[in-house]
Amino acid sequence: PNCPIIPTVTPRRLNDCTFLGNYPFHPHVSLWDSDEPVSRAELLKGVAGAHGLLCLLSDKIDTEVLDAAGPNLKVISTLSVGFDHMAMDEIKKRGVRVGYTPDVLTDATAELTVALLLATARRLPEGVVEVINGGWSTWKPLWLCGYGLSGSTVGVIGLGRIGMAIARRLKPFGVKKLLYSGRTDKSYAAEVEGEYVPLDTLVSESDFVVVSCALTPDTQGLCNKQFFCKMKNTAVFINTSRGAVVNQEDLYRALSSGQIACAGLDVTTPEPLPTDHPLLTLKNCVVLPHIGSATYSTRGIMAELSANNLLAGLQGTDMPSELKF
Ligand SMILES: O=C(O)C(=O)CO
Repeated sequence: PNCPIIPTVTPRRLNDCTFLGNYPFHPHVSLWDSDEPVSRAELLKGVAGAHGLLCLLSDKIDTEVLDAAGPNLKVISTLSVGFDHMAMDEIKKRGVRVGYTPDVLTDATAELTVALLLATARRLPEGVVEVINGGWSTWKPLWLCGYGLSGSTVGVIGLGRIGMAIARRLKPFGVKKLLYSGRTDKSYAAEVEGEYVPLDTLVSESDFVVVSCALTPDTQGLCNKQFFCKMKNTAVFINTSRGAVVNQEDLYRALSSGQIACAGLDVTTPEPLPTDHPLLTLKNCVVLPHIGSATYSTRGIMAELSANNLLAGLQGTDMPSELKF
């Protein structure tokens, strides 16, 4: 299943079925069988009395949902590696276990980050539009020039699983220096000759700043006016983590004033970004619709893993990927 399934004791208005598989039990399942998100009202109604909940990162799992589920709820399995959409303190207080999908989306997300970085720095979307619009008059020496990775300094904010996979992929482009910052120095950074530096140093010395950290109270709004003011005028900013790490008003000002060269975002606040958002008026801002992990195989593996996490949680056995918090 690649959509939320809510095992329940009694039939609900979602599509009811029975989960058949090689398991010693066959839970009743209420399945939201659509790529569109389940409505809040339907979720609140459908989750009542459920023992388990499989959700997406677009489903806000807060006190209201937990209260609606009630005391039966034993496990929440999210089809994501990020868990900032869930009220973790409240979930912990209620003793509910949480499954998530780390590792399996690392390669796809790192790949997309590299694609977005190159597309932004080398102005691919602008170039495509010029070809379609007839703006391509002839070969001109400085037309659509951008920035290259060769000989550059790349700064990765958050050298975790995905940050490291991004660094591994960028190094062969001829990156001269790989800086990183975050909560701790990482021994595995040696593989990419990563240098642990304070955030200010990373921001001011990098030609490419790549955000790959989790959204936490510490990182919320981290990329703000002061942050962008420290960046080089020729620097490229890339964010594939969570939109709320960035203050978008400050980013807009940095991009429109020439404080920084360009930005590529796969994540925004809100999602979707309204089509009249000022960022979408800028040629030097490339915005993607949160597709970091969107390959067919990755999404299939995420779906399988999250279903197995859910079933293990229902049975009270070890989950393939349980979030320890
Ligand atoms: O899994 C996540 O947290 C994503 O952002 C999408 O894969």
